[in-house]
Amino acid sequence: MGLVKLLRNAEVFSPEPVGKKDILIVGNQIAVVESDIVVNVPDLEVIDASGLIAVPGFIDTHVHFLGGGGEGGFSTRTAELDPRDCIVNGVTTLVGCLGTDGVTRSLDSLYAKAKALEEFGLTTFIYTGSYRVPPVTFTGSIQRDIVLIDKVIGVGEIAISDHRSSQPTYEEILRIVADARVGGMLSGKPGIVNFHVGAGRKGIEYLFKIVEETEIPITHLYPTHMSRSKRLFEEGLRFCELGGMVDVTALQPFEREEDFSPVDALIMAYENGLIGAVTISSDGQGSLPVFDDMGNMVGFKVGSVGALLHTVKLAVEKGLPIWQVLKTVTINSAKVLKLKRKGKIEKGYDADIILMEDFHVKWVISRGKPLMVEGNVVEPFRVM
Ligand SMILES: CC(C)C[C@H](NC(=O)C[C@H](N)C(=O)O)C(=O)O
Ligand SMILES: [Zn+2]
Ligand SMILES: [Zn+2]
Repeated sequence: MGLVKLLRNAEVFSPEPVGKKDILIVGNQIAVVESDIVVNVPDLEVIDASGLIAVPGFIDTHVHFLGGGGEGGFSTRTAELDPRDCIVNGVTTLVGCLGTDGVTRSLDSLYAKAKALEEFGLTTFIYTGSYRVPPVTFTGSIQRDIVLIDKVIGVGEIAISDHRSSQPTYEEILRIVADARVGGMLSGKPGIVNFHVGAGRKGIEYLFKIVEETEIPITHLYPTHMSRSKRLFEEGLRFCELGGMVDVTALQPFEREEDFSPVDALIMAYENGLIGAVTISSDGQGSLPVFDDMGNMVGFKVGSVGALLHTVKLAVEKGLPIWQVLKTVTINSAKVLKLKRKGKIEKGYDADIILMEDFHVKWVISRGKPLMVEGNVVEPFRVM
């Protein structure tokens, strides 16, 4: 596998459309994006991308690496993530979290799984904590976790406005955000708090209060599941107008579009000129439980990282410009995570590139390494 690769004649979305270009990859970086690149080095690997579009590798900011669930008892715990599911769906960067179950799912295992996904060739980060407040931590302190553990980039998913939350007070939430901010400053990380926003009436009221009453920049507040209802998403757009960013959970490949779907949310954001402030994440391997009005779980499905590609495809089919939709899983996500070299097909960026045709992924290159070649996942270890 050569150090220098040349993708020929792809229709490039960087995610802005830049037309038919060659892409020169040197090591794990993109070196040149130009027409008709001429390069002669020994063992140059040329990949013919004619007829394919090239888009930046997808960034999924909320994935249950270990699985999650449990809201209906032990047998409803969900399975852990298979990295092949990321590759076939073009996800090359992902952030792991714990969820409702912060008892039988441990941060140690989350860290180990994040390292395993890296060994498979993906780029991973994790949130410390889980739904509960005070959050579970590695070291007993949010700041120490963020400063001392390389993969920890923030805290999440902290549940608010949900019958499964720990009913945290405003002060408890404020302290978590303050600690995440300073931990991020000390370590050059985003120091964000990924909030699980439930269906509760108070929505993201706490987040608006923090913005109004404190000096903490809005960029540390990153609420997810914001397309859970139209009302909540409209609240989310108000949050974006203040300079915030919100995350919507993708439509799972098995889900029907309900009365308000993530695609409706993307259309509403686009029409309000705010699609640059919205990301999509998959909630992959998390449980998607349904409760009766007594709060008993009556059924659940399991999220899939493939929901990102599925939702992008649906939004484009609904008429949104492809590059506007691509922003929500590339540069917008990189902005939230403060990943300076991710999310674009441009010189100096990590060579995370998907080649696809009609949203069928054909090639996946992650930090310059092919993880999928002509539709086939490259297995790093021979499974005997
Ligand atoms: C957005 C909706 C549909 C799904 C959402 N999933 C989680 O929060 C993850 C889950 N609880 C787990 O820990 O595995 C939910 O339950 O509200
Ligand atoms: Zn959640
Ligand atoms: Zn989740």
